[in-house]
Amino acid sequence: MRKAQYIIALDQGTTSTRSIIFTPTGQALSVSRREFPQHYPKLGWVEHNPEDIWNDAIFTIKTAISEAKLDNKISEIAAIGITNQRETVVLWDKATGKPLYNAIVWQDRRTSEYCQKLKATGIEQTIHEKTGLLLDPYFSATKLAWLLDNVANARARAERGELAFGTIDSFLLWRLTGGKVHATDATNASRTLLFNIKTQSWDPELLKIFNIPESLLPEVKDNSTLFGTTNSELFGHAIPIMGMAGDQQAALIGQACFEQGMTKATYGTGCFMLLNTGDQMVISQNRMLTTTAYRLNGKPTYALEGSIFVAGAAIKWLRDGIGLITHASQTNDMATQVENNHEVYMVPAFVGLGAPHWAPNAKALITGLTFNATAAHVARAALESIAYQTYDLGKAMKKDSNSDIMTIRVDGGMSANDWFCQFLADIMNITVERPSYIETTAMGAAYLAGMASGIWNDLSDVSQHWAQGSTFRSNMKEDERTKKIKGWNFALKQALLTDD
Ligand SMILES: Nc1ncnc2c1ncn2[C@@H]1O[C@H](COP(=O)(O)OP(=O)(O)O)[C@@H](O)[C@H]1O
Ligand SMILES: O=P(O)(O)OC[C@H](O)CO
Repeated sequence: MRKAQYIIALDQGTTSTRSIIFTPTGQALSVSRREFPQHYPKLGWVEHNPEDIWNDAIFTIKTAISEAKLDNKISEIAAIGITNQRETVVLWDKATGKPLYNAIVWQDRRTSEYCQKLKATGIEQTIHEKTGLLLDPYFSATKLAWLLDNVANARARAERGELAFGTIDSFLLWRLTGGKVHATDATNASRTLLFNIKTQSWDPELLKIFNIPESLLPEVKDNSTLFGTTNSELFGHAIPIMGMAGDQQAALIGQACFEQGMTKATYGTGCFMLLNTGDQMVISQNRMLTTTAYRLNGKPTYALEGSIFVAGAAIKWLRDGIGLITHASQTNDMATQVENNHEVYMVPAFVGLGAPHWAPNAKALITGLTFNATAAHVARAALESIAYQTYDLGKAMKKDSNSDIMTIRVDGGMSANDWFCQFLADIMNITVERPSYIETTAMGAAYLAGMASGIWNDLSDVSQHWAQGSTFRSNMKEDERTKKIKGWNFALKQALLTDD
């Protein structure tokens, strides 16, 4: 029998789920991807059906196994690594494994009034110091509180110990292990507002603030360790689950940003920029987040994070919302076609604005329209807006970390857009590095599982697999950059006025 050598990375994102099988040299053997429905039951509400997520996880894993021709060689799969959209909340019945309600997605704003009320009590500073986060509906705690207070009998049942709470990683782990393991990892726990990132444990004071019964919570584990074993009926053979991390932290790992100061930005549905701060827990003075980057052998490494809620989603809106394009990649040529932005700016506050503004009720807008504006200008404005938002994050992080960001490693669907990458380098006046393989989130999950199962030794071993693809260097004159940023700030100010 051949040695177990392959790793399955299960990447459960906001709009799609993919499974990728990796070889010990970090090559992808097969990929299976499925998009799933988004539900918007009310203005500002965003939900997923957890059964869709579960079915797609199983479907993509099985398809990836088949395409890699491993159906009869399941024992050659050494481990599964899970990575996931963070903060999204599932509450389920421990006896049946059935969710009580749809998953409330990280983009959902239904608890913004609750957050405002809590802010008025003056508690935000305490929360910020313990969790590194801010009081915003983005994070899990207020969503979980909403479920407990709005789903019939949920609170009483939670208090009787009948229910389990988890982010998507936990829910998938519970299902994959046949209801045997209720656990999460330190990075996902760090996004709940209930986890103290200094002590690396659930915090009783935070549980009290948000009125969350402790019995609901999963055990918090390191990122690279044995989480459990799949129910053998699922894939015909039990496979150990040996890695787990939130998708943005997994991308940091997949990008091999292991040294202090190394920075990555992932452009998927949103954009999340993380700067590795090593063992320093830098508490931001500029509305950035502090988060656990990874925890290995009990030792946490921290990161500063800037979270932009809408990046690729703005391009998806051009396609699905207003039918301006039929493929996301068209925006590349459209932006190239026009000489400049004609003063057209988009502020993509479709679900409010995240860092550094934290304006949950702000609305998106397009400014500067004249009869000279064309579809290409609007497409270009959408791409530009993501670069300006990244510029704002970079400025804040520079102040917090007291260091210059000279290079950013990019990944995610939108990083395939060359025009965007060049504009990002120009506006930020930095070097943008795109790896040859941009599925770094899945790669990160594979590394975590592979380190625990002995395929790779440690971080320096996995960093050998990072390979440079394209490099984009700044090529814009300072006065042009200044003028564009001024135009962006003007548009941004108008969007912030809508945050009522
Ligand atoms: N060539 C492109 N140019 C601009 N945006 C793109 C391009 N290709 C994909 N996208 C955008 O990237 C997003 C998909 O990226 P992905 O990393 O798969 O997202 P997620 O993991 O959040 O589901 C979509 O929102 C899509 O609009
Ligand atoms: O699914 P993505 O790639 O848009 O990532 C979502 C983030 O984890 C939300 O914090």
